[in-house]
Amino acid sequence: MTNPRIGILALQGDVREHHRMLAECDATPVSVRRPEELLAVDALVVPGGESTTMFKLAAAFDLLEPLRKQVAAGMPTFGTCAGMIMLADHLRDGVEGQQTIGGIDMTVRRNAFGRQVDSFEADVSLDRIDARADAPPFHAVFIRAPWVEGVGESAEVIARIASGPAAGRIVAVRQGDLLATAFHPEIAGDTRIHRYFVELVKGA
Ligand SMILES: NC(=O)CC[C@H](N)C(=O)O
Repeated sequence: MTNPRIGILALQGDVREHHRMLAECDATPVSVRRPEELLAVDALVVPGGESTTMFKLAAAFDLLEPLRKQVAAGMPTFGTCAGMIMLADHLRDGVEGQQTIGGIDMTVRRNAFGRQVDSFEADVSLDRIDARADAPPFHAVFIRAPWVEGVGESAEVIARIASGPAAGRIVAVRQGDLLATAFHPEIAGDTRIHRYFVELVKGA
């Protein structure tokens, strides 16, 4: 598959940044707001933003069930930050009634890093994504980010925080063709994780 059509869930959040990244990675980005648009793409990105709002809008736009169906049917999907929350099977510290799309057998805690460190940057090692011996770490941007408290057997931990008080926290997970990061690779200017996803889509 050359230039796969990758939808970006465009209800809310940093849609434009994902458009730019995917275009740089030889994919064709398309905004998805309606069920018909969802059925016309090869894969999906769920952007960063605010998962509570994204959930409400997805429900209001009649997208929640179609999203669940497509993800369950194996559509490659990549969620960043709020998008990671949306892909979690189990959510902690969601607001009353908040639901997710689900798909990845992981427990995600919303706003986990706490108020003192609303936003921060940290290097994470990407051994599973960039196996070159001299691969530089990925400079990750976290904005009111979640972390992953645990993953089930079928999910694979891709990255953890390397140092500091949150050292060891899981911040990237893959399960089959589903990928999620607690940080925002779409605003870091480093295309490695988007490229990895595009390759995964091509192989799916
Ligand atoms: N930068 C982000 O995507 C923040 C996620 C946000 N805290 C949420 O709950 O959805």
